[in-house]
Amino acid sequence: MSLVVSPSTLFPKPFLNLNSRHHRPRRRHGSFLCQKSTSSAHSAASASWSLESWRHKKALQLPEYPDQAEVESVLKTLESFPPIVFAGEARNLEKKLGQAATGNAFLLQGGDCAESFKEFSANNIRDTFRVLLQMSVVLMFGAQMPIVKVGRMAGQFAKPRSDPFEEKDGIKLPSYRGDNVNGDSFDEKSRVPDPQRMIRAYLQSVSTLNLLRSFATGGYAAMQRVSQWNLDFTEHSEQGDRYRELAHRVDEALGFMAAAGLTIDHPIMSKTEFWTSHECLLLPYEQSLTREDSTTGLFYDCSAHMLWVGERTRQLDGAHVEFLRGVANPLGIKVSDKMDPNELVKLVEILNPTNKPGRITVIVRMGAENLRVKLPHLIRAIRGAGQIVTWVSDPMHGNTTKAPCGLKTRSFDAIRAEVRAFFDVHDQQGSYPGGIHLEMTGQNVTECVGGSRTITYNDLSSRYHTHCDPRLNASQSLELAFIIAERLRKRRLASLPIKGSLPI
Ligand SMILES: O=C[C@H](O)[C@H](O)COP(=O)(O)O
Ligand SMILES: C=C(OP(=O)(O)O)C(=O)O
Ligand SMILES: [Mn+2]
Repeated sequence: MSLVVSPSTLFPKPFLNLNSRHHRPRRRHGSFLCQKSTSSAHSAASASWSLESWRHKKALQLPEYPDQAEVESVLKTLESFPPIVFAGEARNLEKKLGQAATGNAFLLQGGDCAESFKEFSANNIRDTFRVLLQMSVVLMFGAQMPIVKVGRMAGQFAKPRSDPFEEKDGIKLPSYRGDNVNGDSFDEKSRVPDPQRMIRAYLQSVSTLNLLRSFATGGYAAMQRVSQWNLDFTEHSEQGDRYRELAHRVDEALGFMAAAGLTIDHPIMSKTEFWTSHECLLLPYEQSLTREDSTTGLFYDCSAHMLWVGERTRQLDGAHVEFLRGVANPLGIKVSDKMDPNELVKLVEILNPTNKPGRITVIVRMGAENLRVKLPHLIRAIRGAGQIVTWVSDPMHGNTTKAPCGLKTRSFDAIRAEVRAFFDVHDQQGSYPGGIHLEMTGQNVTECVGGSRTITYNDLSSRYHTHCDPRLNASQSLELAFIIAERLRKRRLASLPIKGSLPI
């Protein structure tokens, strides 16, 4: 018989009543108040928004804290802390994402499924950043367009779960919900939500972003160093060789550009832009970092540049959508095969009533087969409604399986198949594949099976470090980047005017 430990046994009453916090009243979101709703669909959206308005809606996937006074005190502390990002940076990202919506840029968004306190180190941050840089060079070379680099980093801590409980050897405990909520060790104490974890997550996010900014602007990311970003363990691998060859070609091109006068002194050659993102799940934390921008009067969730609403919390009348409609950051919407085209149109209307390019990125994650059937309907519905969105593929979350050993995994072939399907559908529909969203790491982990350095089911347990979902390792990430770059190159060549057909 299984030993069942229910949340009510673990967490003494009173639980956190999320509707009971009393905050000082804050000014409403200016721009959203003056919007006129274009359909009755979003009567929810026409109601006034405040920092607190989400508390009147149903919030799924939020933890129940045992000590409400402690939560209050932590949130007060977070409210007094500086914002992690600046609103102007989020606005710049929105512009770039707007370019990706029309095929003039491509989003590369990637990082851990769940950042963790245990895996927090300079080397981990550097390695993930470095493989993202490598991938962006590969993509930029193929696409010949700007690559917008956004990390699932510096704040990606909270996890929505399919099952509120986890059972092992007959013992049932509440599920792990991310390091900013509870611990992943399988014991009663670790699984109790601890509000102090939000402070630690904030500090780790700040510190991670500090290092990322230093890398991005301090010389590490300078184009001239393109050959030096190779990772040691890709040295004798097919992907390492392919990258080295490409880096050599980039080096040659840089020599040419330098001769033409574009030298290292130019900021474009010595710096790169890098943004952060995470799922906007733990609403009390997100609220505490939401600040009114003095230059625009708008509210920005300053925990990251970009936030997304997850597949499990994107209900039209839910708390997460309510919170997000009032913050001015660029937003992502995760979409599985369960999404109905009309529902997507309504959701986009609620979150982007002014139809601002770059505001909404639709992150499609449904597996190749479903995608070929469902995505055309979504694209047509969005187009029919005249909405501008950036279409992005997340080929990870529709392809999670269980290996015979019980570990969660994803097959590289299935991931590649979904990416192919995504590009095929956009080719057929005449729409733009605007980016890729990946769970990946710069570490040499064994979490996803397949790839050119084939990882088998038997290899999985040797370096399986993820706290939640299986990530592509550095070599698999690079391999996928080459596949995507080839598709982008083909699209580019196909869009070139045919020789001789130009009017003279
Ligand atoms: O990252 C996404 C979700 O949190 C994750 O896939 C949930 O995993 P689960 O199905 O094991 O709960
Ligand atoms: C939870 C996630 O994805 P989804 O909402 O698509 O399941 C995620 O990207 O971490
Ligand atoms: Mn995940």
